Amino acid sequence: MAPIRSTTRSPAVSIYKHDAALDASVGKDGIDYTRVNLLRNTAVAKLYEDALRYEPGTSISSAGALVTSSGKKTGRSPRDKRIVDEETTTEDIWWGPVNTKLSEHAFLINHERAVDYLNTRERLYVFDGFAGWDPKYRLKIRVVCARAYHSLFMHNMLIRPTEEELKTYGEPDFTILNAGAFPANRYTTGMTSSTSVSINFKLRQMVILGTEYAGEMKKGVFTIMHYLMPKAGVLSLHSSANQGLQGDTSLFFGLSGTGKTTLSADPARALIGDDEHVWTDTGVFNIEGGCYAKTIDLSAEKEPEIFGAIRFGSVLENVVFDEDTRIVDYSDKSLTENTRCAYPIEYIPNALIPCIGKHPKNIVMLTCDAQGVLPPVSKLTSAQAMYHFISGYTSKMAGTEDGVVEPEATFSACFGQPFLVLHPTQYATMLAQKIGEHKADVWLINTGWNGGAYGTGKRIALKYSRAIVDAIHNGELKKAEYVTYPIFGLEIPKAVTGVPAEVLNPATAWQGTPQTFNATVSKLAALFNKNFAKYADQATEDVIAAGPKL
Ligand SMILES: Nc1ncnc2c1ncn2[C@@H]1O[C@H](COP(=O)(O)OP(=O)(O)O)[C@@H](O)[C@H]1O
Ligand SMILES: C=C(OP(=O)(O)O)C(=O)O
Ligand SMILES: [Ca+2]
Ligand SMILES: [Mn+2]
Repeated sequence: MAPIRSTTRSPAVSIYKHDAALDASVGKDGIDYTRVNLLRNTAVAKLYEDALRYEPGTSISSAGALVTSSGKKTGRSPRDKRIVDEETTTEDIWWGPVNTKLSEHAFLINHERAVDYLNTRERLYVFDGFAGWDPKYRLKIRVVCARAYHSLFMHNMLIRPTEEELKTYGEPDFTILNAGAFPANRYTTGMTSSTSVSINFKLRQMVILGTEYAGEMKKGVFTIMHYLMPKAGVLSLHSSANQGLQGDTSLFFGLSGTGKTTLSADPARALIGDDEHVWTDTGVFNIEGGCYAKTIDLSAEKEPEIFGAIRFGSVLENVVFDEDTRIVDYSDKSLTENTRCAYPIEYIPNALIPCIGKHPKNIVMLTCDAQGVLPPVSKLTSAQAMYHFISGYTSKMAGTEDGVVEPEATFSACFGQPFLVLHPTQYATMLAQKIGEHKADVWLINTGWNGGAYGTGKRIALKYSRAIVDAIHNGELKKAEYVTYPIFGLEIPKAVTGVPAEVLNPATAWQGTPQTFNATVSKLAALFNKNFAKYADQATEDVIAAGPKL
């Protein structure tokens, strides 16, 4: 039976209407879908109004973006992530460093806690959207939350349904209950703090408690896809993607803060997506409908596409602005270094819609080396590509995870270890097969330190990384002359247009003594070897041999 919704009418039209499309969900997951003040796929302007009215710390920036506060948590909380151990997942999941088991019962306690919290709010927001541009692999994702900010964030990040698709939406494939303002009960078995992000694949639900960092939702969707896509025979990728005028696709793998979003926003190329993709038998599709850019030190000069995407409808998180002018100070790190903006992909001028590209021609692995000893660019053999993909050497960047305050060297398998659900070699095997089949060229780009380690050297200029990417795309690097970088055995080009030659080789770029340089190279090589030892029993001889030799 359709309930009647009543509300105080504004002089315009009533904004609260009963939505027959939700009737099918009534009684399914504990959420009261029949209530008054349930706002489903609400207009952006209405979400602005609600966020401004009800959520402290919300403002409008001079550019028209919604400035929001995510509260205490301003980055992901990987240590509080859980996956429910049940019969469908127990044999498949890579339990261990990333995926911690949660019992079905403990999940239900968290779930009930979220449901009770959400049902007792004055207003409840539901956003029904899609993950995956390819209809064959598309998932229907429902987000139920108590904050207009969170609903707008996922409106931007998921693929937005048409009015028709919304009417016939039916039951979601996966539901995210975001009760982030409410803590988890620390006495619930398996909880180690009052923050909890848990996924139940059997019930197809994700529950968030004790963190309002919106990135948990988009990376939660990615985690779900990282499980379901390989099971469907296609490869999920923690990468951005763009396409040249000839239709040539490039992928940019990289952990948070290494440059996926920045380097994929390229005026000469069409943007497919900035963070999460899937490589199928027909090409590459984006999982998302939006981008989530880091805004620390953002400037219109250096990153015009991203700067221009910050306008009405965009969600700016944890930034500081001038009280009088409402102009955002992107250099201000006082709330966090992980300041962010979420915007619909079409806010980037040359976005490719639908966000689907051809098989990749170039694959870039972005590493942010805080030691300053990996070359700004090297060309990888297929064995080296596998070695570096499995190793995933890079840095965790300040603010991206709870507790990270400066670049922290890490081996993040597949350049996205926090989001892996299966063992890294499963993704790596699929990648090797696809690279072989489509003959893609693979490059390692260090967007991190040059001339010295973090503290003494400096981060390589963005203009140099862009020049390197251009040289890959215009074919210059494929024809370049190379020298072999000792110990790592990497092939470094002798010259790249727009990049000083001494910068290209870490040995000539180094500002310290040759002794400190050699010691740093050896130290890093040893770390690589130590890390790879855990995969050695599953890797082929040529891949093992592609690592550094001390
Ligand atoms: N050489 C460089 N290459 C890429 N990004 C750089 C470079 N130097 C500084 N940056 C900055 O580092 C950040 C990269 O973040 P982002 O592109 O959002 O990473 P990701 O999308 O991989 O999380 C941006 O703030 C960018 O301005
Ligand atoms: C949202 C995130 O993604 P990325 O930094 O890779 O864009 C994150 O790591 O929290
Ligand atoms: Ca920046
Ligand atoms: Mn990004």
